[in-house]
Amino acid sequence: MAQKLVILGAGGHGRALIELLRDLGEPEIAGLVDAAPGREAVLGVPVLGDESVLPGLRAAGVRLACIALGDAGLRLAAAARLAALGFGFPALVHPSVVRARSAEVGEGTVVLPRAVLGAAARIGRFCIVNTGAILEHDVVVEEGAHCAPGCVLPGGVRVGPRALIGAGAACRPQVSIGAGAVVGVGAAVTGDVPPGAVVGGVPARPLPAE
Ligand SMILES: CC(=O)SCCNC(=O)CCNC(=O)[C@H](O)C(C)(C)COP(=O)(O)OP(=O)(O)OC[C@H]1O[C@@H](n2cnc3c(N)ncnc32)[C@H](O)[C@@H]1OP(=O)(O)O
Repeated sequence: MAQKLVILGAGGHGRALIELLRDLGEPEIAGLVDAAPGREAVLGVPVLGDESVLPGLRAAGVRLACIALGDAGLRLAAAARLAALGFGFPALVHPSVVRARSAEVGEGTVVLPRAVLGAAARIGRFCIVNTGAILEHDVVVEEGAHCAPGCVLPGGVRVGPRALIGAGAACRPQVSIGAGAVVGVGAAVTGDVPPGAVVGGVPARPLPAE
């Protein structure tokens, strides 16, 4: 019998994951769960309710989940709640991804169309490798981090837990991006970025705080 999977989060990332799962062909999508009221379906997939429906889904034999929340903290917290209910989290890698045989992808991580995972790249749990991102050989991405569309991480770059590499940003080889740091859209990172820092520009510099 086909495995069934529930998607938590009916927003833009949820729509991206519906498309990814349809391209993969499995597991079958049981439905979406979202706290926001008012939607019956997204791209033809039923919105089943908020998280209160999850124990019933689990009892009905839905064993798998993916967390479609862009915010890393919310994504990891939701993963812990669903793990406590007994859900498992497959790694979802789009068929168009160019993945070295030696590249590792952790549970609950999603890799969107046309991304590239180089030799010995290691992507941790509950990460997002977004459309067209290039993660070269020996790149390490830690739990909950997000590599946004079109970013370029050359050999040996390390991305700390929950960090965000913005769309189209690029890094010098071997640099480290600290935990929870944000690299802005289009940045060129030439040196290590401290934990929690927000940087942008070419070359990347700390951005003014709000
Ligand atoms: C499929 C998907 O959609 S995945 C989505 C992935 N998401 C991304 O890639 C978004 C990444 N986020 C960014 O790049 C954001 O601009 C951030 C986080 C760097 C800054 O956002 P905010 O904190 O809201 O900053 P805000 O927009 O108020 O800008 C603050 C200052 O920084 C500047 N700034 C903002 N972003 C950048 C950037 N990427 N590069 C250079 N300067 C920037 C602004 O011009 C502004 O400068 P000013 O004060 O001189 O006018």
